[in-house]
This record gives sequence, structure tokens and C-alpha cells, in this order.
Amino acid sequence: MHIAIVGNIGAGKTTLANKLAHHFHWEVFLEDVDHNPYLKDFYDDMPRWAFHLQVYFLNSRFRQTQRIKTLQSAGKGVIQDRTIYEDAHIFAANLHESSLMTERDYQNYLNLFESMISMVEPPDLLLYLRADLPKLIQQIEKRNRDYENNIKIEYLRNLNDHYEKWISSYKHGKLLIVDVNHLDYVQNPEDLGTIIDRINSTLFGLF
Ligand SMILES: Nc1ncnc2c1ncn2[C@@H]1O[C@H](COP(=O)(O)OP(=O)(O)O)[C@@H](O)[C@H]1O
Ligand SMILES: Nc1ncnc2c1ncn2[C@H]1C[C@H](O)[C@@H](COP(=O)(O)O)O1
Repeated sequence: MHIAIVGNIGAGKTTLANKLAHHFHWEVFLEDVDHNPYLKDFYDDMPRWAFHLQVYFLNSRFRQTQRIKTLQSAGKGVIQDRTIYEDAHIFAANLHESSLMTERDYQNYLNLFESMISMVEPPDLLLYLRADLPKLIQQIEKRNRDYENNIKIEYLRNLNDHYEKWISSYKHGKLLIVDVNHLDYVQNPEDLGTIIDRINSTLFGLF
């Protein structure tokens, strides 16, 4: 079983991924953020580092999908924090549309993505955490990563627009949309329970 959690920056993916992995006793696959050699530079100068960062994320995410495949073949359950689909359909697409990545770099990136995606298996469940801008901003501030302090509201809004468009056309498998605007699964166990019930219901038809 493979559940992938998707959503904008600060939506609560990592927090939920850890909680679900603990609940189901499954392995968790998180993003390569702390050791990412481009992320800080990217936030300082997006046009300069957009292509480098996208190639880095694409490769690290692809390697992750191959490790997930191996675990799944061994009958293990996996929770994944963010997917390779988001790199291309959300982040790279947004950078290109915002003129922060050149046409030449974007086409080069897309060709690479197309070569890789044929070897990627979609998750059994895609769990989209939908959050409005105030919630995202509040949680990005709460997390307080220094390089994210200057993220523009416009950037988050554009990403949210891309998420909504992508989710509305997602056809690779089961999809569960959870509105997290009024959920606090950090403080309230009932809120986590509600999400787990919805996952069980979508995946296994329980409840
Ligand atoms: N539903 C929630 N309610 C309250 N706080 C949350 C919730 N989800 C996440 N947080 C907090 O918001 C911050 C960002 O969450 P995180 O899981 O790192 O988001 P993401 O991985 O989507 O970027 C963390 O400090 C986390 O504890
Ligand atoms: N593909 C990406 N392009 C640009 N930025 C990205 C990409 N994937 C992740 N990120 C950024 C967004 C955040 O600053 C960190 C971690 O993501 P988070 O949603 O907080 O888990 O990396």
C-alpha cells in the first residue's frame, strides 16, 4: 500500500505523513529539504536557480519512487510526503508561467520528466491537503525556516491555483481531498482520527 500526501508549502504534509506512518506502522518517505544544495539559493534568486533546483528535486523524487517500488514489492506499506507529479505539474509549471524559468530550460526539464514518469507507478491513494492562504502563511511562520521567510503571497497563490487545476484532472488512481483549514491534527487526536477514517473508507471501504 502506498499513500502519497500532496499539497502546498506549509499545508501540513510532513506532520501528517509522520502521524500516519506511526498509526499504520508503515515506512515514511520525506522530502530532501535539509540537505538540498539549491533551496536557499533558489529563494534568494529564483530565475538563476530554478532549473538546477527542479533537476535536483526531480532526481531525488525519482530515486524515492524506485525505493518505494522495492518496498511495495516486499509487501510493505509506505507514506510519501510530496510526489514527483507536483514537481512538474505544480512547481516547474508555475516557474515557467511566471517567467522564472526560460522556455528552453522548461522544455529540457519536461523531456527529462517524461522519460522518468514512464517508470513511476502512481500511489494507491493520493491525499490532497487543501489549505487557504492564511492557513499556509500561519504554518510556514510557525515552522520558521529562515529561507522561507520571504516567500511572496503571490507565489503561494499561484501554487494553490496550480494544485486546484491539477487535482481536478487527476486520473491516476484514488483521490481523497482533505480541507485542513479548520483541522488541527497536531493538538486534536479526533481530527487525526477523522482523516484516518476517511483514508480507511476510501481505500478499504470501511465505515
Ligand atoms: N493541521 C494542522 N494544524 C495545526 N498545525 C499544523 C497542522 N499541520 C501542520 N501544522 C504545523 O504547521 C507547520 C508546517 O507543517 P508541515 O507538516 O511542515 O507542512 P508541509 O510539510 O506541508 O510543508 C508545522 O509547524 C506543523 O506542526
Ligand atoms: N519542485 C519544487 N520546486 C520548488 N520548490 C520546491 C519543490 N519541491 C519542494 N519545494 C520547496 C517548498 C518548500 O520550501 C520546501 C519543502 O516543501 P514543503 O511543502 O514545506 O514540504 O521545498
